[in-house]
Amino acid sequence: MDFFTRMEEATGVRLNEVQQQAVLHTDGPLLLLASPGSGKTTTLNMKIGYLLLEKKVRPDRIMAITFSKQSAQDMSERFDEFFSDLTSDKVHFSTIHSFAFKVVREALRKEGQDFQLIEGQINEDEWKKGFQGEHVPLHKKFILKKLFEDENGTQISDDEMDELMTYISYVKNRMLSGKELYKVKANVKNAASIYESYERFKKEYTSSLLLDFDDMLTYCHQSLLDDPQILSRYQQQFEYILTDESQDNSVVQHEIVELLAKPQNNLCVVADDDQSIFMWRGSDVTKLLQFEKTYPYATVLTMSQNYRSSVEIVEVSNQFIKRNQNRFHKEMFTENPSANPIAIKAMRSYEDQLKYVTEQVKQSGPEEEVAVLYRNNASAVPLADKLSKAGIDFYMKDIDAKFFKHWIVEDILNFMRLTYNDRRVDILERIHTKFNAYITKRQIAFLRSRSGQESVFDLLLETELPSYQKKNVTQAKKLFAEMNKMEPARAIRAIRDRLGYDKAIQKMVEKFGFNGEHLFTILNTLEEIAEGLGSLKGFADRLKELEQLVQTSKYNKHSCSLTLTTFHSAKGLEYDKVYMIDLINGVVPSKDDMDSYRKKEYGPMEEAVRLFYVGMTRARTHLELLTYGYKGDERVSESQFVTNVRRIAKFPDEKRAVTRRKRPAPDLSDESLLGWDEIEVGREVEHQKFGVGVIKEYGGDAITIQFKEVGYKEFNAEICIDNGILRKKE
Ligand SMILES: Nc1ncnc2c1ncn2[C@@H]1O[C@H](COP(=O)(O)OP(=O)(O)OP(=O)(O)O)[C@@H](O)[C@H]1O
Repeated sequence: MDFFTRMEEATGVRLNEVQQQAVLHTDGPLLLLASPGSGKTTTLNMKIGYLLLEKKVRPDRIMAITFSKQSAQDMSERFDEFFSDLTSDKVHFSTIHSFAFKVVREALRKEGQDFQLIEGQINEDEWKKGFQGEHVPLHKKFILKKLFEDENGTQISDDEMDELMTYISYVKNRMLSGKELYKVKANVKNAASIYESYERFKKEYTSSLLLDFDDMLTYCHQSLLDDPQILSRYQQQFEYILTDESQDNSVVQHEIVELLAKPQNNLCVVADDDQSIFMWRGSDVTKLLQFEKTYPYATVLTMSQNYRSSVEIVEVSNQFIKRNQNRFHKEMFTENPSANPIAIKAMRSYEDQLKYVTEQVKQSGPEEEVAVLYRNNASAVPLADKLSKAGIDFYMKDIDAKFFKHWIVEDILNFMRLTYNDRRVDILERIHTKFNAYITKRQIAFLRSRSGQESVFDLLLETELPSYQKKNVTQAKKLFAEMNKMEPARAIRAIRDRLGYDKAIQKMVEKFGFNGEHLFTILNTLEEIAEGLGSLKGFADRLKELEQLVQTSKYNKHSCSLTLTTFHSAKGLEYDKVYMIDLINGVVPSKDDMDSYRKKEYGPMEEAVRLFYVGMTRARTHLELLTYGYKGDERVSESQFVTNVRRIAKFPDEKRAVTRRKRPAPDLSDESLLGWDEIEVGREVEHQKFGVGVIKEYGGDAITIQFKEVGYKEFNAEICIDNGILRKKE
C-alpha cells in the first residue's frame, strides 16, 4: 500500500495531487505557494511524516521552522494527531529566533564573551517608577527611554516607544545601516540617531554584551558567516529544512535559512505571498518573488484548492487579490458547496454599525464560531463597550489595554477632575499647556505658593493679566463650573472645542511628529464611550470597568464562541461567521496607505490589500463587510476595497487586473486629481470627457455628477479615481 493510501486510512485525509507532489519532492529547493485554507499545515506535516517513515531520515536531521511559538505548538499538536500511532520519532518545531539564540550562545561562549538579554516582560510598577540619575535598568525599554530623552529633551510617550521599537525591529530585520537608517519613515523624532546610540550603548555600557530579540537574528547571521566551523556543523546536521509562513520572514531570516540549507539546498519553503502582512516590521516578500533567481533549479508548486470557505468567499477573494501587481499568479478555487453571498452592509453611521454587529452576534447559534475583525485596536474598545452593555461575552485576542493608560485619556480625566475642585494646582499643572488659558510655568509656580486656598482661576484673575488672557481665564472658569453638570459626552466636546484641546493636540502633532490620526481616534472613542452616560463620575467608573473587562477577556478563549481581533492577529485562524468592521477610507486602507499611493509608492497599498484578503479568507461560510457614511458629524466614505468587492460580486467575470494593466497609468501624485477621501456631495469637479459638473450623490460604488453641458451621469467611483478621470475644481 502506498504512503498516501496508508495516510488516508490512518488520518482520514487524502492529499490532492499537488499536495502529494509537494510531499514527494524531498531533494532540492521547493517553493510551495499556498492559497489560504489550502492545507499548508497538513501538507508540511505529511511531508515530515514521509521523510521519517519512508525515507528513514533521523528526526534530528530535520529542521522545521515556524513563524511563532504558538504556530510551533499548533504544528507539533497536529503532527501528533497524525503520527503518534505510527512513529515515536519527534521532530522539533522551532521558531527561527529560538534557533538563532542557540547559535549566538554557542558563538559568544567560544569567544569568551558574556552577554545579557535585555528584552522580555517588564514589571508595570517598575516601569512606572522609572529610574533615577544615570543608572539605567538594563532593559530595552528603559535604555530607549533614556536615550530618547537625552536626544530629544522630552519624556517618551507610550506611542513613541511603540514606534521606536517597531523602527528598530524594521532596520535590524532588513539589515539596514548608515544612510539607509535615515530614509526609513518613523513617527519618532531622531529615530535613526537614537538607534545608533542604542547600538553603541549595548556594546559599551558593561563588559557584558547586551542583546535584544532582534540581535539574536543579526548576531546569528554574522556568526554563521564568521565561523565556518559552526556553519558547517549545522549545515551537516540539518539535511532537510522546512519553513512555514515564509512570506513573513524578514531579510535576515531568509539569509540565515539560505546559509543553513547549503550546499544540498533540500529546502522546502511554504508561503503565501498574498498573506504577507508584516512588511512594517521588516518582512520582505521580494525574497520569495526572487526564489527562482536564488535557486535556478527550484521547483515551484502551487496549492490553490481552498478547503475552508464557500464558493462565494473563495471566488470573490480570488478576484480581489488580483488588484495587486507584485505577486505570484495564482487561481484559488474550491470544491466546497455554495453558502451565502458576501454581504455588504452600508450603514448610515458608525453607531448604527455597532448596533448592527451587536444584534447579529447576539443572534448567532451557540455552536457557531464568530469573529469580528478590525484594522486597528482602537475599534475594539467601543465595540467591547457595546457588547458588554448587551450582556455578550467575548474573547479578545490581542488585548490592548494601553488605551486606558494613554495620556489623552489621562488628560480628559484631569479636565474632568478640575471641574469638581478648581483649587487643585497639581491637576492644572498637568493640563495647563493643553487649553486656551495661556497659563505659563511661572503662573503655575505662583499658584503652587498659594496652593489649595482658592480657585486657581480666581487666583490668576487677582493678578495682573494681559487682556487676552484675562478674557480666556474668565471663560475657562465659567466653563469648568458648567462642565461639572454636563453629560460627559458634551463635556468632552466642550474640552475639545471650547477649551481648545483639539487645537493643542494638533500643535503637538506638528511640533513633535506625533501620529495625529491615532490621537484623535482616541478622543473620538472616549466620546463614544461617554455617549448615553449621565455624569462625569459615571464616565470615569465606566472606563475602569471597561479596562477590567478587556483585561480579563483573554481568559475567555475556551468559553466564548465570539472572538474580537485585529486583521493581523486573525492570520492562520478560521471562523464560521466573520464580520469585518470600520471599513471606511482612511482606516481601510489607512490615510498613510492612500498618501503613499498618491506618491506612487504602491507597497503600503498592496499590503493593505493583502491584509483585507487575509480578513476575508478567515470565513468559512458567512462573511459580512460593514461600512458607514458618518462618524459623528464627519462624512466618511466607504472603503475602496468594499466598493471593489461589490463590483466583483456584481461582475464576477470582469478581468479587472488585466484591463487595468492595459490602460496608461495616470499620474496619481498629481495633486489636482480627485482622491478617494475627497469625494463629497456638492463638490465641483472636472471630468476628462464631460467637463465641469457637481457631485450630486455618492454611495456604494457609484458617483452621480450633474454636468453643465450633458446633465446627470452616473459613474463607477473606483474606475474614476484609480484612473485619474476626475479633477478637483478650485
Ligand atoms: N487534501 C485535503 N482534503 C481534505 N481536507 C483537507 C485537505 N488538505 C487540507 N484539508 C483541510 O483544510 C483545512 C485547512 O487546512 P490548513 O489549516 O492546513 O490550511 P492552511 O493552508 O494552513 O490555512 P491558512 O494559510 O489560511 O492559515 C483543514 O481543516 C484541513 O484538514
